Amino acid sequence: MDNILALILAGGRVDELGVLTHLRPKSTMPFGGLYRIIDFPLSNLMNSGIERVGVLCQYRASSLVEHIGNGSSWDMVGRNRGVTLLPPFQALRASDWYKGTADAVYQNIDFIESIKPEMVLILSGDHIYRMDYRDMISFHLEMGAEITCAFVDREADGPSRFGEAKIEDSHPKGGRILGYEEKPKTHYSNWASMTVYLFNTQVLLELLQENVRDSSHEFGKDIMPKLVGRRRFFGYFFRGYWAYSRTLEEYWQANMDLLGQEPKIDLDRWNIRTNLDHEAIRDRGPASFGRHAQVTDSRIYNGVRVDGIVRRSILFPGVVVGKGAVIEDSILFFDTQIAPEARVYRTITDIGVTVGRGSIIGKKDGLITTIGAGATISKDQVVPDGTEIGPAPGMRI
Ligand SMILES: Nc1ncnc2c1ncn2[C@@H]1O[C@H](COP(=O)(O)OP(=O)(O)O[C@H]2O[C@H](CO)[C@@H](O)[C@H](O)[C@H]2O)[C@@H](O)[C@H]1O
Repeated sequence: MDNILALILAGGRVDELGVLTHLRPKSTMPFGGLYRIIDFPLSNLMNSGIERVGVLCQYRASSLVEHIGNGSSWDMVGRNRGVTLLPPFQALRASDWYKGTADAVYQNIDFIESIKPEMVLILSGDHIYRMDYRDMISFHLEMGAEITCAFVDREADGPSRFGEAKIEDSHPKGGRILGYEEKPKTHYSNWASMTVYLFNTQVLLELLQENVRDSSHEFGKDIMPKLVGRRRFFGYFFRGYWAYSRTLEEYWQANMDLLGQEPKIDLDRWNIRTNLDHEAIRDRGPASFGRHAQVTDSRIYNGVRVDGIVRRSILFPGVVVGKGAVIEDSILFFDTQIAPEARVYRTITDIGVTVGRGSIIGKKDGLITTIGAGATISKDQVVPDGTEIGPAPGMRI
């Protein structure tokens, strides 16, 4: 796979997951007790033997820089392999803020040319799935395709949030794309784009030169629809689990998919790696449970102390749940402190949140409640479900 360069789109946007993405892009959102979302595409690349990777970042990139480090967590350090962070100011050809996904790649044409790959695989850094990209690559080669995109089967009605394609059903793995619409107002096809694009390098460079300078900045909106009938443009059918997590509800559900008797996400079998050298993870002792603790159907990591009741929840390293406190259907990021007798339902707390004694946050079966990094909920405070509390000033995550 040394003829392939992967580019991960990790730009993100401020508005995506409310207070949780005020201080970080979605690609570095904590996930599943130990991980960050970008660990999924990075581990997929590692497991597919693709070891030359650029990460296109811009918004609040410091958490990304810290998380990726030198890439050794995904075995990507070596003479001909590695992860390169590509923020806009480092782009060689121009130094604009990236205007969109295609523009982000356009501004890094020099990087692509310096590596001279035969194909470029462009991926979103924001999705939770396991995919062996080699299968899609061999389909692309077998079809003699110039561009292949991966699609997942999604039932939808009403306005779509996805790029949707009509795909010829001539091969079990995919077929020619007969039509493509980006986020159509009325449902167009069940095949939703996963933002996994494989381009022959020469074709990618031609398309970027043609499109981007005419103010076309997005692959989905400006480039994909124009390829139908003009290029050897194929769709690849992906048949596994895929979580988009564009809304709080979806992000919460994807975390809950780690729980249950047969979790939909199997981190061990999927071989998902993360940066274990982060100070929030390393040097933590084993989790411990007091004599009144009750924990069911949950994931609990190192450095956690539980003296209360925890049901269907995910506790990141360093979380403390005091005596008599109840945590249900919740995700508590690193070092959340829950005082005794507090009750927390369907809530996501960011790093370093403190919840006061006797307070009640969220509601069983209510809307998801979110508390920003470092925020404090006072003693006996009631926080209605669906509330978003911003991060404490000066937090760096
Ligand atoms: N300027 C920038 N620099 C670097 N990275 C950036 C960036 N702007 C966005 N990104 C990243 O690119 C990816 C795509 O994000 P967008 O917000 O453009 O697309 P959206 O999710 O709406 O639809 C897209 O994703 C859905 C789901 O895959 C598809 O169905 C649809 O066709 C497609 O347009 C995300 O990973 C995002 O973080």
